[in-house]
Amino acid sequence: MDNNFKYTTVIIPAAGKGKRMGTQMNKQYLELGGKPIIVHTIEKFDQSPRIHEIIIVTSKEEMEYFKKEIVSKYHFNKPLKVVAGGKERQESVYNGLKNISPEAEIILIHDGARPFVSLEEIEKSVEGAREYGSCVIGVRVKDTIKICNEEGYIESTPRREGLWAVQTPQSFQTSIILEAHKKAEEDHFLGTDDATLVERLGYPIKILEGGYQNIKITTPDDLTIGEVILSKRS
Ligand SMILES: Nc1ccn([C@@H]2O[C@H](COP(=O)(O)OP(=O)(O)OP(=O)(O)O)[C@@H](O)[C@H]2O)c(=O)n1
Ligand SMILES: C[C@](O)(CO)[C@H](O)COP(=O)(O)O
Repeated sequence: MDNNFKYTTVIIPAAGKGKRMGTQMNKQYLELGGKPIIVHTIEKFDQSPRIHEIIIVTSKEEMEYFKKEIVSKYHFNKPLKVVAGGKERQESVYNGLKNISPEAEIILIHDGARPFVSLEEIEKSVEGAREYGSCVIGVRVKDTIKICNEEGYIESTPRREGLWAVQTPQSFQTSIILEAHKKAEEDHFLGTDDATLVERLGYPIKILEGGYQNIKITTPDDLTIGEVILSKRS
């Protein structure tokens, strides 16, 4: 028996509408290098030896399409569940959490729309959750950031040294992320990422340096950048 073994589940929220992409088809089914974006994302976790279970969260309306066009057509090796999401990303993740295997000790949460996550970032995330309890992958901000008021005037300029743009995976020991989502629901608190829910409970969260290529495909420009990243990698 490997004493270091920890059953690890990844939850992939993919139940968004992709409004900022502005296409008819949900952005996660758009192709990059001849393959749907969501397939690139799932493949990374399917290939990682650190992941034991994959939970995909899709919208109720797209679930059958997802099973027929993605799960049946592409061959994934790991146990894979498809569950229904909610109106907000946070609700989708919580629905994923309600369906994890009882064995799961570590949970990674990764946007379906971030297809360029690397195996090293996945490995780092699992190790980080084991060591620190909670961790997120991020990159140092390169631009100067301004805080502006509602009228569009600059109010202040935070020191760039401490500023990070956070990405996913965001990774946690199971009990921590379950407690954080439960409490957020009770308090009607809505955050734009999972770490925010853990921060409000006072748990420490380690930031782990990732790469600038782990972009979230959000607007049409990101598809162009995505094709360049893929061509550089092949
Ligand atoms: N109710 C929601 C909203 C978002 N997501 C997922 O969360 C990830 C990050 O969200 P984002 O990139 O903002 O996707 P969308 O919400 O689809 O985009 P938009 O805000 O432009 O509609 C995506 O993989 C998206 O599918 C989700 O599972 N459930
Ligand atoms: C979780 C996330 O990808 C971290 O950068 C981001 O907060 C998702 O935000 P969105 O509003 O759903 O794009």
